[in-house]
Amino acid sequence: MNAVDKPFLRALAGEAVWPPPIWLMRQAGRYLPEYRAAKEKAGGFIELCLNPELSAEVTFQPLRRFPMDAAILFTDLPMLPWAMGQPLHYGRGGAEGVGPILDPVRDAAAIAALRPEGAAQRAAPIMETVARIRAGLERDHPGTALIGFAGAPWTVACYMIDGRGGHGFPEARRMAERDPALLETLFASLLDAAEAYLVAQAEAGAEALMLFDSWAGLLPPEGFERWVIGPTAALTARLRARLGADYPLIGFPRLAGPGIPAYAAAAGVNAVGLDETVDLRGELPRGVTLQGNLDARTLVAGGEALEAATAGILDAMRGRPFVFNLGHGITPDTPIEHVAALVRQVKRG
Ligand SMILES: Cc1c2[nH]c(c1CCC(=O)O)Cc1[nH]c(c(CCC(=O)O)c1C)Cc1[nH]c(c(CCC(=O)O)c1C)Cc1[nH]c(c(C)c1CCC(=O)O)C2
Repeated sequence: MNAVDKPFLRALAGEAVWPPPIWLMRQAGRYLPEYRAAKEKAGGFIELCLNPELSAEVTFQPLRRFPMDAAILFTDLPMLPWAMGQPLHYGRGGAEGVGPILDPVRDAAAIAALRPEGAAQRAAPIMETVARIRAGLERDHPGTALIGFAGAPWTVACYMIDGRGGHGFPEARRMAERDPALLETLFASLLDAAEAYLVAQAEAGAEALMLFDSWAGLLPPEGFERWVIGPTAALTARLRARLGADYPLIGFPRLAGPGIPAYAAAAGVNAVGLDETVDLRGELPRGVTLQGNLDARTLVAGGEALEAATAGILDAMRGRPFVFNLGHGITPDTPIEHVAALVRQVKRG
């Protein structure tokens, strides 16, 4: 299929494609037995992320079960700080459910020791994964588009500064309040690295890029402008300068509620991902494609609750440029049959 004919890319370009294209955040992951087997074969989670053959395999796994309109590069958000030289590991021996743990970066010396200029090179295995996925899609799933991704600057900074999630990132928020000049130096490094990392993904074959700002909702309004909208706009401007003005970019300012209209207007993205707390029956930004926002818990529940919630989203979005997705990632307890039922319903429109 000609790239411009892929339904997902048409929707990102502003067309009200119907039925809407669908993919699901974390569509590759622990709810699939074949994912768990591949991770075991790789010998751990970081090992999986750095193994192009197995990362590509894991990306294809959900596509063999469900007719998704997009695949997302299989890697993890802290691989960018890792590529900048920050040591990373995953809990005790890669134990399940333990998130990423980084050696915290909290002072000028630690920030100066980062190596943004080497990030794309150190991430070369990830670029090989991108190329393998794209080749496999063209061969076996020609209507499916490939999304590359990185964390948005604020969310990556949260992990870099606190060193781990799960506690509301008190150190990152403290730095934003008490030492914004120091945080600016970290953002400068991060912008250089993220630009190189994302441009390399696009050059390796990614057809759209998504910026995950999972912790955008932690900031007060001025902080949201300064640390979420500002740096995202700077990054998207750099990406457009390198990749062309029309290159599709998706932003996901999770739990940003009242900040979403300003984000949609100023962040420089074609599409905005909405989390499950956004009411689609309310006032929504115009001029961008929307993506979301089924509650991942409703997908676990299944049955009539899932059917009703899905119908509600379809009714609210009919006639608009829209991509069906969850409001956050699929959880490991999700029954595979519920995912199949959801995709069937969305494909009926
Ligand atoms: C904040 C964040 C991270 N990673 C990511 C984000 C942004 C989106 C979000 O808010 O969820 C993004 C991400 N992480 C992963 C992907 C792969 C692609 C896909 O969505 O299918 C993507 C796009 C794989 C992963 N990333 C992780 C797993 C689970 C690892 C395992 O197999 O044990 C996967 C498949 C680990 C991870 N990685 C991260 C956490 C907090 C955790 C632990 C929670 C968990 O275990 O689910 C950081």
